[in-house]
Amino acid sequence: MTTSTNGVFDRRPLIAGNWKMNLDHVQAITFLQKLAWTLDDANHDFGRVEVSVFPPFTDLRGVQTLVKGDDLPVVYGGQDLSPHESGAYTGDISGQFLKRLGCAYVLVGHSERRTLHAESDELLNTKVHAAYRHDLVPVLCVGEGLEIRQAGTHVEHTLEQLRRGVAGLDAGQAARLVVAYEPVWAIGTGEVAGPQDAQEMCAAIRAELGELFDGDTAAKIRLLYGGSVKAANAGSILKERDVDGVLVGGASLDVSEFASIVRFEQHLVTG
Ligand SMILES: O=C[C@H](O)COP(=O)(O)O
Repeated sequence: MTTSTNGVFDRRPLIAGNWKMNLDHVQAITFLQKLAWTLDDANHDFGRVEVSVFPPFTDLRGVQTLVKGDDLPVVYGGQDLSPHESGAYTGDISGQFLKRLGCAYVLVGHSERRTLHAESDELLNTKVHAAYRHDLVPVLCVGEGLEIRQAGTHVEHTLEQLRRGVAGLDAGQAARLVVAYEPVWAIGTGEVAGPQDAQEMCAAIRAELGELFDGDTAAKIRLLYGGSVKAANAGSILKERDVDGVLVGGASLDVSEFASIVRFEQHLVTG
């Protein structure tokens, strides 16, 4: 089964918008209302293609109130979490807090956390486990920098991040996992890994997950691509067999652009 020719997906596609440090708690409400109206007007089938946003922590209470109050079919998550439950960890946010705010997902190991906050694979593995303790689905981000890509060792580098990130999970946990492949050289740069590059890495990730767990489990795990995704390229990336969604940064801050990515099936070549 492929995603390109018959509109049937092996896994439910997930279109995720990572707002990073953009949109304050007032802007978040306006943005989300507009997004929901736009998708409603377009008769978007949320059951078919899942839509998630990752707002800053300070927006989450407002987002929760809006989503609950207006019964919006959008899900949301935190951009990071602490590996700890509570205590003297100034500035950190626990998985318990995120769960109580209605989060379904949490990003773990986004490249900006890995590089700007020196987060190691070992730390990220403890965050993955913390997410499961609070019934949050981790979106584990992996991917190589430019030098590694140019050296041709990007697959092994990314698989090593994956192995360390998922260490100690059981198959039941792994089946719910989401992995986002984000080549660092393509983030916020306008450079996009080609659909074949995204497929090559996602296929390698799925094969590795099959080795680490089992084939049935690996077949359930959703793999996203992230890095300069826009409406104009989302369709071609999402045609690839092992790409189950996209993690969108800059383009997720524009309602019509993000809604158009969510409606990527409109851009798929069928037949
Ligand atoms: O989390 C999203 C990624 O960092 C991609 O960001 P971007 O779409 O602005 O390149």
